Amino acid sequence: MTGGRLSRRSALGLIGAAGAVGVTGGFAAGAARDDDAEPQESVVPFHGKHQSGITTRVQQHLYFASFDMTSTATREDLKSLLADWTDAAARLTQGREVTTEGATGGGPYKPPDDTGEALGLEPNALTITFGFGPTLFAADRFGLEKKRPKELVELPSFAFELLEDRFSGGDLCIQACADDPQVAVHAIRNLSRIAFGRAQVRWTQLGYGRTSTTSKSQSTPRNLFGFKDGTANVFSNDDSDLATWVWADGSDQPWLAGGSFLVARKIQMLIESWDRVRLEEQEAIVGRDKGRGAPLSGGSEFTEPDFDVVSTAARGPAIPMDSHVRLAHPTQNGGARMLRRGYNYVEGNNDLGQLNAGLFFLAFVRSPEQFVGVQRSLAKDSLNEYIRHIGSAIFAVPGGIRAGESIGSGLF
Ligand SMILES: C=CC1=C(C)c2cc3[nH]c(cc4nc(cc5[nH]c(cc1n2)c(C)c5CCC(=O)O)C(CCC(=O)O)=C4C)c(C)c3C=C
Ligand SMILES: [Fe+2]
Repeated sequence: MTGGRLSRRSALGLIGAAGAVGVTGGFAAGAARDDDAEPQESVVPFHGKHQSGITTRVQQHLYFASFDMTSTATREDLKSLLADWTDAAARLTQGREVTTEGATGGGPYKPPDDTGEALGLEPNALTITFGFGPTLFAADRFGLEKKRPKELVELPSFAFELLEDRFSGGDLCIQACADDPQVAVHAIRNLSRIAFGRAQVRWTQLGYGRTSTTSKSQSTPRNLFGFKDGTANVFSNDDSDLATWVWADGSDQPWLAGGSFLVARKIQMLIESWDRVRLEEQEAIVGRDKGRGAPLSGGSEFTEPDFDVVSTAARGPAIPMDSHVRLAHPTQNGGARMLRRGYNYVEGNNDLGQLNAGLFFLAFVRSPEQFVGVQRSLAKDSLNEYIRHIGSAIFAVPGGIRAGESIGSGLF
């Protein structure tokens, strides 16, 4: 990361961007077949038709922040904050410091503009994705009532959830993903500083390991229950699926065209209970084989599950009626799919020595109904004995940003 200009290796990444990548949030550097082998200096274009960080190859780390506007903030404050965030995010994602003066160029007599912990680090495929929560559009706040997408309302209650305010809601969100956690943390830290006096952090979430993939050329990672997660995702190369299930068309609110809705759920996983479950039962709960990730109806990882196959050993359906994969599958949910982009988290231990750990579930959907329908189906999921939803938020994610524009400029 540099003050005014890119390092040599980063610049090479950008040349790759111009030559090999369009404007839809692809990766700039190299043409590696296995996305996991992408070089760390890769730069993801910030400007484009869609915001980056959605179909972008899923980076290894996440730092997510939800913000509330301060009680005294005005419409002008919101507008200027979004403009300042846009400028800063455009710089940070390209491997630059947050301003030209940066961490050391502003002289000895004022605090540095940039906090400095990413100095010397490559861009690490940093993406910064912005979203707006329902409360931002409330009457008597910023005059945005008429700009609220009809579907941007708080999520309904679901069976078994034990939501806590301290992990839920927010006027605004920023998702920072990168292949180095320090780069993602640096981005959120500096964007939070810029917000001072206008918005404050409500809650944050650090995710240390991806639990999804947006392309089959990227290996499928594992969640903390040890299962491959992200096998049946909406993939970045399927424009038809993306148009149907991820991108908003702007017919409701033009500023949302090319955007999406982001559902965030903090899901605690009861690791110690799960670890005492027999392998056969773990697989029956998920509906897939633990080693290869293949559906219990047979085949390999990417074979479509066949819910009609009967198992003599199980004396019933090979993929049990209350298994996670059966209940989450599009055939059980009016065809609904979602682009999942979640991360594992581990936050120490509780008083009993049990892990505070789980899945920070993130899904991008064209309509929140896609998530709501699937989550309602999951009321019968046998996985519920081993998980608890403890945080929840929904955000409208505006479409991509053109050079010279600010995020959410269509709101004003
Ligand atoms: C409401 C949406 C979902 C929540 C919440 C959710 C939580 C959750 N999931 C796992 C583990 C796995 N999920 C898998 C597949 C899968 N999950 C959802 C949705 C939610 N999961 C969908 C739509 C799918 C795909 C279904 C399909 O089309 O086949 C899998 C299998 C591998 C895969 O396809 O990704 C696993 C494993 C956990 C542990 C969890 C909560 C902590
Ligand atoms: Fe799932």
